[in-house]
Order: sequence, then structure tokens, then C-alpha cells
Amino acid sequence: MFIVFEGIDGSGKTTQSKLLAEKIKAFWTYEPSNSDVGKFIREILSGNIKVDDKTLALLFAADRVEHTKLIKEKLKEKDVVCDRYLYSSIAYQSVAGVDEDFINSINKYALKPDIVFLLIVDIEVALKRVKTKDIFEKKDFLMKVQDKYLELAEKYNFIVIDTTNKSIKDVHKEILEQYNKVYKQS
Ligand SMILES: Nc1ncnc2c1ncn2[C@@H]1O[C@H](COP(=O)(O)OP(=O)(O)O)[C@@H](O)[C@H]1O
Ligand SMILES: Cc1cn([C@H]2C[C@H](O)[C@@H](COP(=O)(O)OP(=O)(O)O)O2)c(=O)[nH]c1=O
Repeated sequence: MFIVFEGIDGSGKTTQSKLLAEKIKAFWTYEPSNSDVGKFIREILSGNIKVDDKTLALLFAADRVEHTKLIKEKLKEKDVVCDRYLYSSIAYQSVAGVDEDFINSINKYALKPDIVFLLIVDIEVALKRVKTKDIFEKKDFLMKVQDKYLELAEKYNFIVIDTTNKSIKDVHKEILEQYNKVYKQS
């Protein structure tokens, strides 16, 4: 199974995706990936290099092409848990003003996940949780991104979990229960 975690920065994706991967013995990976394109993207996110929002959308899609090869390879042997994937591009880049049809078309070759966990969180709590800030970590922007994610959740049937007032352990339990439900059906 290909399992994706989405949500705004500070929602708990990295923590929870790693915990689930460990529990189900899956391969854990993330985007922006550690491909050369991914490394370039991190330079842009830290504010060192400035590019047009459409250029950044193209770079995320290019990184995803590289990364998807690795995911496909790993899926032959085991489950893959991925911290951010296609829906990060739809949510963040569309809120940044890039046309959604354009984002979808350049991501034509992305895989369809079997499960998407959308972790939501109160924005103030999220901002308190994240220490290093990137170009997207501003309150109004993140509120819009979370709203966009919730719109996508309805359209694509994500499993939505609010992490605001829950411990890491309790969120993990909830995720595991949901995973087991889907696993039994498959
Ligand atoms: N449910 C939670 N309650 C309190 N702190 C949390 C919770 N989940 C994650 N954190 C903490 O918040 C910070 C950001 O979490 P992280 O998993 O990196 O989020 P993301 O990958 O979504 O940005 C980390 O320091 C982590 O330990
Ligand atoms: C994968 C991806 C990430 N992003 C953004 C979201 C984050 O602000 C930033 C880096 O992601 P990440 O390192 O996952 O940040 P965090 O752990 O704080 O959530 O890149 C996009 O805008 N589009 C994308 O397609």
C-alpha cells in the first residue's frame, strides 16, 4: 500500500508518518525528496534563491518524477509511507496563485495513494510547534492551505485527523486504527 501524510507545517506529519512506518515495517520517505531537485527546492524554501511560483510548482513536480521512481521500486517489496506528496502541491501552490489545472497537468505521472491521512491543527498551535520557518510559514497563508486541504479531503476521501489537543501517542493510535480498517478491506 502507498500511504501519504498531508497537512500544514507543524500538524505532526513527520512524527506520525515515521511512527506508522515503523509499526507496519514500511519504507518511509518524504517530499521535497533528497533528489538533486529536492535539494535545490530546499534552497528556495529557505529564501536564499527567489523564483516565480510557477517555476517552484514545476520543480516540485520534477522532484516528484524522480522520487516516484524510488517509491515504485520500494512498493514491489513493501508498503511505502510518504511525508507529503501530490496534494501538497495542489494545496500550497494553488494558494500561492498557481492555476490548479496547470498543477494537475504537470503532476500527471504521480501515483494515486491507497490512503491519505490529512492531519489538521489549530494554526496558532502549528506555528508554536515549528521552529525553523520557511517561506510558506505565515499564518494567513497556512489557514488558506488548510482550508484547501479540507476541500481536497472531501473530493478525494482523505482520512482527516485533528491533532490539536491530542498527544502524539493518541494520534498514532487513531491512525493505526484507521489503517487497520482499510487494510482489512483490501
Ligand atoms: N500531537 C502533538 N502534540 C504536541 N506536539 C506535537 C504533536 N505532534 C507533533 N508534535 C511536535 O511538533 C513539532 C512538529 O512536528 P512534525 O511531526 O515535524 O510536524 P510536520 O512534519 O507536520 O511539520 C515536533 O517538535 C513534534 O515533536
Ligand atoms: C512537497 C511540497 C512541499 N511544499 C512546501 C510545504 C512546506 O512549507 C515546505 C517544506 O516541506 P516540509 O519539509 O515537509 O516542511 P514541514 O516538515 O515543516 O511540514 O514545502 C509545497 O509547497 N509543495 C509541495 O509539493
